[in-house]
Amino acid sequence: MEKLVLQGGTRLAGEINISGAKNAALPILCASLLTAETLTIENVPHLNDVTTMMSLLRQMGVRIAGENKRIELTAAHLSHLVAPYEMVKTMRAAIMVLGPMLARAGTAKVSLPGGCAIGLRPVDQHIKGLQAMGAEIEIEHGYIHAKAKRLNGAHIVMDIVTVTGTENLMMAATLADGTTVLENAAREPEVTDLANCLVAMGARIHGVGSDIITIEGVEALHGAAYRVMADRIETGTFLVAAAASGGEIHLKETRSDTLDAVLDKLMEAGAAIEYGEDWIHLKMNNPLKSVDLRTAPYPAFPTDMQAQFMVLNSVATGTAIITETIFENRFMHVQELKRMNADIKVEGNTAVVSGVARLDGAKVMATDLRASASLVLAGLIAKGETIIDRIYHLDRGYEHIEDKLSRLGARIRRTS
Ligand SMILES: CC(=O)N[C@H]1[C@@H](OP(=O)(O)OP(=O)(O)OC[C@H]2O[C@@H](n3ccc(=O)[nH]c3=O)[C@H](O)[C@@H]2O)O[C@H](CO)[C@@H](O)[C@@H]1O
Ligand SMILES: C=C(OP(=O)(O)O)C(=O)O
Repeated sequence: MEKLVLQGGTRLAGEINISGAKNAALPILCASLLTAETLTIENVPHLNDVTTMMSLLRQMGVRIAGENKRIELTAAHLSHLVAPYEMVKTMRAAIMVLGPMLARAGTAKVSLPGGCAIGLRPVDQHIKGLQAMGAEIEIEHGYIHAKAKRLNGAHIVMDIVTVTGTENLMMAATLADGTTVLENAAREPEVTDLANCLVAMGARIHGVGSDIITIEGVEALHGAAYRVMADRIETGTFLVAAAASGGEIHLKETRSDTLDAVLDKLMEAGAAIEYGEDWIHLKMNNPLKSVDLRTAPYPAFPTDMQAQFMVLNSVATGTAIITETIFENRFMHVQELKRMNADIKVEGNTAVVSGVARLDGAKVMATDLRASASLVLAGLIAKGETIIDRIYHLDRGYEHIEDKLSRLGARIRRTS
């Protein structure tokens, strides 16, 4: 199994490009199921999740061509309308084929995702929404079996804010008979990116970026070309890496307007930040100060940045309180960070992080995607060598992470 080996203590400095967003690329790939024409997607990141999604779509009959970061998907004839357990278990985002498949083909069989390291993550809101649109759904042998002649528009009030739930229902509603209103919808920028792609394909969507999204169903969608937005979580991860190492970093091909809560916290921690339309520059002039934070749906602080800020707080002056409100088990990195000398106490969904003078390198194990990122950041600033095991989690969501970090001066290499 591959591992990452880091020698800590380098101040990160330099310039890198940010990749396309995993969490926007995945639903946009699924949107290809909604039309018989070709959907061309640009700025697609090279990630294991993207490869898994493409294999799944190919298996359903989608023809995929293209190279580098530009992919053409044509779902002229859908053949095998099944998302098998083997694929859903490695990538929960596979649940997002359900809505489009059902809307376009009238039938779908998708494995129920199991619980995962960060929490139970049920999909009841996806199912409830599709049922409200007239789908007949049965759960049998771990699979969701869904059927509908044509979905109907419906007024759906979601019990909780769910990102992929909103995306699944929004995609399904584009081809429904009548108007669908999604209340308590997720406002994450990736939902907006998907909506913009769907609009380019001929969908009629209003209220994008608000918590009430209205979709007027149309008979058919058409092909389009769409560029995936920059990854705000990758952006945030590199900014925290630079800040925690006392460095200076210039990020290109990214957007600051999707990261307000994260940038505010970095400035509170002592970073000087400047930004333009497609770049962000961070310089650490001051000593690192600890920052309290509470994760919540967008535009509040993202849960996908919580683990990285845990590392920043581990070596900052003061004590920080971190509250995780989205996932019930997203402190798996704490145990590993403690092995590196971090002083963290967890009670329920709150972690109290007292800054220490330095982290020590150690052998640690990655448990999920952002926990893995936090261990990389910890290894970069720790004294001595850190070896991170189970890094396949990292490859789900960070494109060429060791190359990018090396370009910034980090001493990092992959071994098997
Ligand atoms: C591929 C993708 O975009 N993944 C992101 C997406 O995940 P994902 O869309 O899976 O996360 P959700 O927004 O759905 O989850 C939010 C909360 O709602 C709960 N829930 C969700 C659906 C449902 O039907 N019932 C239910 O109870 C979940 O267990 C969780 O506690 O948003 C998360 C929250 O910003 C991010 O951490 C993930 O990176
Ligand atoms: C939790 C994440 O992803 P996923 O929803 O794909 O598991 C993430 O990107 O941090």
